[in-house]
Amino acid sequence: MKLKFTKMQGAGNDFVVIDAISQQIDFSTAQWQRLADRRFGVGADQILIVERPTVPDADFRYRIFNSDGGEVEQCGNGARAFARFVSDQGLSGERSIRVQTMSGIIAPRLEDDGSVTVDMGAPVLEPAQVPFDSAALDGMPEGRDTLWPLTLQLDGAPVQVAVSVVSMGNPHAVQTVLDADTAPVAALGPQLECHPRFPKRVNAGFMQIVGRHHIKLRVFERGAGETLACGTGACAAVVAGIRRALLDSPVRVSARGGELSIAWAGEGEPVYLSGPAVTVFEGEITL
Ligand SMILES: N[C@H](CCC[C@H](N)C(=O)O)C(=O)O
Repeated sequence: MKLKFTKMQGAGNDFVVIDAISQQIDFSTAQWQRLADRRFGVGADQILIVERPTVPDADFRYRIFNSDGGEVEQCGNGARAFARFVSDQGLSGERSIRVQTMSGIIAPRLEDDGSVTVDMGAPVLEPAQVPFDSAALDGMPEGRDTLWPLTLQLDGAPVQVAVSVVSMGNPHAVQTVLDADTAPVAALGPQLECHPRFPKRVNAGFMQIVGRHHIKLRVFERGAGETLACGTGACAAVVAGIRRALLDSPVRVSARGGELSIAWAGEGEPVYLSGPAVTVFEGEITL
């Protein structure tokens, strides 16, 4: 079938965005993988699908597929691209919309400066709901957040890392590192992503504290590998840093592909993610 798509990116996290309101979409996992493939398809970290909502208090439904073809609960950078897309395509004339996702309603808003701010909802902090299996593990209490010790392999030797676990609808394991640029993301990321204590796998964040209002962050994403930016990863890292009394809201997040801004007023409160949303090109592909 011929498929119209729009290629977009937010801080270098890139997407294929598809209007599934005017196009009938029913793809297999293999077809999602091919669409996301950077040689045999268009190429993207995630595929974002725009649909009519199936719940009364939303304007649109937003579905997300990682480049490994798996459907997931949330994508923060994608939410900004989604809002830009529905506005540019004339699907909505509103600056603020309510969007149904697998993990609840989020609310993106188009800003005057061209950026997009998203109410991502409140983080989930109970380990079992992330989900993370903490049984038989003694967390290392530190400040107001527990750090969980996990033993991984680095250069053929065991190494212990301490992670905070946070869900933004999707699961995150965040560790602090002295230098994000030299952190062993390629070596530890895949081990964390598929660690047995994460029943739904996990996005692995590597956070360098630059100041109380600034971090550098790299994320090895579940189902996509390291991306140039991860919006929910930025939310999870800032939540973990604030809970550990290392950060104060708002926090500037320097990712490899660009800058994000996160604000959070504390437990039970929503996390606000702000950043760019850019259209790269439009196209058509036969799948
Ligand atoms: N890889 C993520 C989904 C995309 C998240 C990321 N691209 C973002 O901007 O939040 C997961 O499997 O939970």
